[in-house]
Amino acid sequence: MTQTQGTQQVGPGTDAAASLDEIRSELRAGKEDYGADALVVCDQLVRIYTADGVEVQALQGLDLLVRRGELLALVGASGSGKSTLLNILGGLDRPTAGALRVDGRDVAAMRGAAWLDYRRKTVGFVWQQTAKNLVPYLTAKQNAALPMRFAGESRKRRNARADELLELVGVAYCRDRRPHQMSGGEQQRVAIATACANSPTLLLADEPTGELDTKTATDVFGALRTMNTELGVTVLIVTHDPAVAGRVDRTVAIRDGRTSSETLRHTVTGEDGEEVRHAVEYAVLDRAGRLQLPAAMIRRLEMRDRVRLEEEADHIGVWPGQQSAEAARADERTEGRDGE
Ligand SMILES: Nc1ncnc2c1ncn2[C@@H]1O[C@H](COP(=O)(O)OP(=O)(O)OP(=O)(O)O)[C@@H](O)[C@H]1O
Repeated sequence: MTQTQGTQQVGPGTDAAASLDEIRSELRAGKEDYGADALVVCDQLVRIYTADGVEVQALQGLDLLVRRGELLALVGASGSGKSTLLNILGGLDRPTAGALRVDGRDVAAMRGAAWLDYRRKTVGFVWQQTAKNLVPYLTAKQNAALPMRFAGESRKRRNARADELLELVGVAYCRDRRPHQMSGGEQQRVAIATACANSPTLLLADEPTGELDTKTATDVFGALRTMNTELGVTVLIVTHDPAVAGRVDRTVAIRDGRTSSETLRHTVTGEDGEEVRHAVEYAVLDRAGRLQLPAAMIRRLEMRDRVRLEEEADHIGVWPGQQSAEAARADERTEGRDGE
C-alpha cells in the first residue's frame, strides 16, 4: 500500500514511522507557533449546543487572532455564531472543544477563582440592551465605580477613576443621573466607562449601537474608539451596522461558525491632500488549508459540490466543477479533431 502524506510518499522502501513522526512534530510546532504574539488566540473553537435533543454546532473550528491594541469588528448573518464567540471570549460560556488563549492565559481551562478574576479584570462587556449594562437604581458614577468595588479598590480611587472614565466618554454631565434619566446613547457610554473600570485588556461589545439612531451610534462608537486609543484597550465589536464596520481597520466576517473573510482598511492621503479610505476583502485560509469562498461568488458562478483548482506561478485558479467537466469534454473533442 502506498499512502500519500502531503508531498511525502510513505510506502514500501521508505521509513514510514520516521515520516509520520516528522509530520506530527511539524504539526505540533505549527500549533505552538500559532498566534504566539497575539493577545487573543482562538484555536479551532467548537461550541455545540444541545436543545430538545437536537445538536446545534454554533462554532465549527473557528480560528481567530487579535493583536494587542486592535479595534476590530465582527460581522456575520444572524445565527453565524458571533454572540457565541463573544460569550466564550468574555468567560460567560466555555467551548466544547478547541483552545482559547487571552493575554497568554488558557481561558478554556480556567476554573473557580481564576475564571472569576478573568471576568472581572481581563475582559469588559457591553451588551446591546442598555438595561442589561447598568444597575437601574444606581447613578452613572455609582455604576462606573461598582466593578472597582468588587475588585477591592479604595473609595478614593473608585471615585476618582469613575469621574475620569465618564469624562473620557463625554458623559461627565450624567454623573448623578440614574439610567432612566439618560438617553440610550448616554447609557451606552456610561456602560462603556463601567466596562473599562478595572482596566480590562479586552473590551467586548455585542451590538452596542443596535438600538440607537445613526448620530447616537456614532457617539457610542466614538467612545469605544476613545477607550482603544486613550487607554490602549483592545476592542472587539459585534455589529450589523455597516457604518461601524466601515470605521475600523479590520472587519472579520463569520459564516457558519467559522471565520470566512476579512476586510482590511487603511487611509490614503491623495495628492490633493484629501484622505480616502481603501478597503480590501480577503478570504480566510485556515491552518488546515480550508477556504470559504464568498457566497455571492459561489452563486454567481453556480459552483457546487466540487471545484477545479489550477495552480499558476503566483495564484490558484478556482473553476466550477461541472463547467470544467464540460470544458474538458469540449477540449477532448477539439483535441480529437486536431489529431484526425
Ligand atoms: N443557548 C443556546 N441553545 C441552543 N442553541 C443556541 C444557543 N445559543 C445560540 N444557539 C444557536 O447557535 C447558533 C449561533 O447563535 P449566535 O447567537 O452565536 O449567532 P449570532 O451570529 O450572534 O446571531 P445574531 O446576529 O442573530 O445575534 C444559532 O443557530 C443559534 O440558534
